[in-house]
Amino acid sequence: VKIIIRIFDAESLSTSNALFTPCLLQLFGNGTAVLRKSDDDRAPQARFFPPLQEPMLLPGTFKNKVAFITGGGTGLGKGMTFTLSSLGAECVIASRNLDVLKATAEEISSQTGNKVHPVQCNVRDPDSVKATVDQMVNDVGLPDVVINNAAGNFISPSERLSANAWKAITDTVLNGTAYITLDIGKRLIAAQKGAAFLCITTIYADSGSGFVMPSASAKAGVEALCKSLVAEWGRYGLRFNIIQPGPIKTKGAFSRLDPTGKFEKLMIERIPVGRLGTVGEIANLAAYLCSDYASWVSGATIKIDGGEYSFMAGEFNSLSLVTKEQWDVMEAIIRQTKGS
Ligand SMILES: CC/C=C\C/C=C\CC/C=C/C=C/C(=O)SCCNC(=O)CCNC(=O)[C@H](O)C(C)(C)COP(=O)(O)OP(=O)(O)OC[C@H]1O[C@@H](n2cnc3c(N)ncnc32)[C@H](O)[C@@H]1OP(=O)(O)O
Ligand SMILES: NC(=O)C1=CN([C@@H]2O[C@H](COP(=O)(O)OP(=O)(O)OC[C@H]3O[C@@H](n4cnc5c(N)ncnc54)[C@H](OP(=O)(O)O)[C@@H]3O)[C@@H](O)[C@H]2O)C=CC1
Repeated sequence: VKIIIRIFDAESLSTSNALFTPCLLQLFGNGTAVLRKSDDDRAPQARFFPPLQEPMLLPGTFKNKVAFITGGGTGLGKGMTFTLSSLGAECVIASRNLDVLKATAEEISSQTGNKVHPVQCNVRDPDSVKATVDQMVNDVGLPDVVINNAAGNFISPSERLSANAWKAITDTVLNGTAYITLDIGKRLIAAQKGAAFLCITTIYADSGSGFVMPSASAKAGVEALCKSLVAEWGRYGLRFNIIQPGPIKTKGAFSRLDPTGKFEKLMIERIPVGRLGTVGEIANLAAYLCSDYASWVSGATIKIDGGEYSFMAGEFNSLSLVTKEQWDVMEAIIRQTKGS
């Protein structure tokens, strides 16, 4: 890309990479004002990839099943709860903010006709997790589906992080997943009951990522936890899968990862499908992986990111920004080259 910029000059190339510095300047040019009004600009090719959001599985797929979803009151957790509930599940949603959970439970059950139980839980605290699981067992029994979705995250240069900032994120994401999985897993094993576990991680669990170092570390740990238990607990009737979402515009994520709203356009430019993902798309994949249609799926890690990870990984992928005329020039130069 550097060579191309030198040949054609940065001005003539409308590339997100070439314009990254001015974008960053714009980002901080607004002082402390929080710009949350950016449009979900779609690239033209997005018209080929319409998001179908309604539940895709057969009605009744989760009839007589109990699903436990951490962070089920907001964002992706709320979407997954809605889809599972629409398909017949009795859902238990757990997080810290009981008012939010109650409102979500009411909203979803009034639409689906199936019960949604809100239970307060701080996944960072094993005693709170135990009390939550006790309540679930008492109210609806042990779950058939467990979704570890609760998370904490924010962008920050790592040199600005305190030990407590690291702890807040890793306690929520990695320890929280471990406390939930160990507590429910042990009870399922004792009761000889099978279940499908799902963990929501992120595309940068594989690569790591600057500016979200605690989240990247914790999500990688969650994946190792899942993959370890695929092998160890299959014999007890437990299976484990992982979804790695790319960017989905939830308030929880975008207010902490794109606080000014200025990164969204850059993100969309590097997503080959040309748009952000939607909550309903994640929910349908989650429902499939937790359903009996996926009984033979254990140990799967599925990226759902419109191709963003592949785009960012490929050395030469930014060349998609080169115009036909620019290719004519470059091809001529390359063809003139003889020998080494
Ligand atoms: C540019 C790209 C944009 C978008 C990309 C989109 C997609 C790509 C992939 C995305 C992956 C997304 C992953 C996610 O996990 S999104 C989920 C986000 N949702 C949440 O985080 C919800 C829950 N979060 C919270 O409750 C809080 O944000 C927090 C901070 C995690 C926990 O709150 P709590 O009240 O428990 O903790 P505090 O006491 O406030 O803070 C603890 C500790 O951290 C320090 N801290 C807090 N904020 C910051 C900050 N912004 N910068 C630096 N440090 C911070 C705080 O000061 C405390 O430390 P001490 O002062 O005690 O030392
Ligand atoms: N949106 C995106 O672009 C992406 C999201 N993800 C992942 O998707 C999942 C959902 O994120 P999203 O919906 O976007 O964001 P949200 O902020 O809406 O969801 C996070 C949820 O976690 C709950 N939570 C946080 N801390 C705790 C805690 N200590 N105990 C119990 N619950 C807690 C929150 O509820 P409460 O505050 O009530 O506790 C909230 O409901 C996360 O795992 C995230 O990492 C991954 C990639 C991309």
